Amino acid sequence: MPHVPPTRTRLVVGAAVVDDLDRPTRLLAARRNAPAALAGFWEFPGGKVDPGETAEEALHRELDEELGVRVRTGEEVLGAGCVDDPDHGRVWPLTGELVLRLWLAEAVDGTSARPLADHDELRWLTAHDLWTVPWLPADALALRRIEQLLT
Ligand SMILES: Nc1nc2c([nH]c(=O)n2[C@H]2C[C@H](O)[C@@H](COP(=O)(O)OP(=O)(O)OP(=O)(O)O)O2)c(=O)[nH]1
Repeated sequence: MPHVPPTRTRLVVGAAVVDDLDRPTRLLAARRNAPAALAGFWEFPGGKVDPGETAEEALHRELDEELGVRVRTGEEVLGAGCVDDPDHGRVWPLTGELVLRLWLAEAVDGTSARPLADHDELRWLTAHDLWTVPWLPADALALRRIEQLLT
């Protein structure tokens, strides 16, 4: 029997940036401007973890690069739709080999988010208007969990 190596996944980290970690009422959505296949879709700011980086380091780096914000992270967002990944623990499956870990986060130090890289628009969404933008399809299940957290 030929040896078939296990499929390895690539970790993407994302932030569900909210207005207030203690009482979240709005979520920050970001519209991608690249690559062409993803442009126009909305997502959680974040990106792939680089070799040698921890998930937490990658999250802070991506938020600084993409939004110019420093954040305090809250609980990891987990819920129905998460799966067990041998390398990365509980994750939200994305497409292909990509898997997502997602944390609640809040901007600190008076920093406010602006689209610096990868996005051309940001929008604060309440639970009521969460679905008014076209999200990347793979984000739907995580968004259902966040919808429950927004008051
Ligand atoms: N950041 C982010 N990526 C998502 C989400 N949902 C989703 O399917 N993805 C996909 C889109 C991309 O294929 C991939 C993340 O790649 P990325 O392009 O943001 O990563 P990156 O900034 O590190 O860029 P690069 O190294 O590939 O140039 O995960 C989401 O909510 N946030």
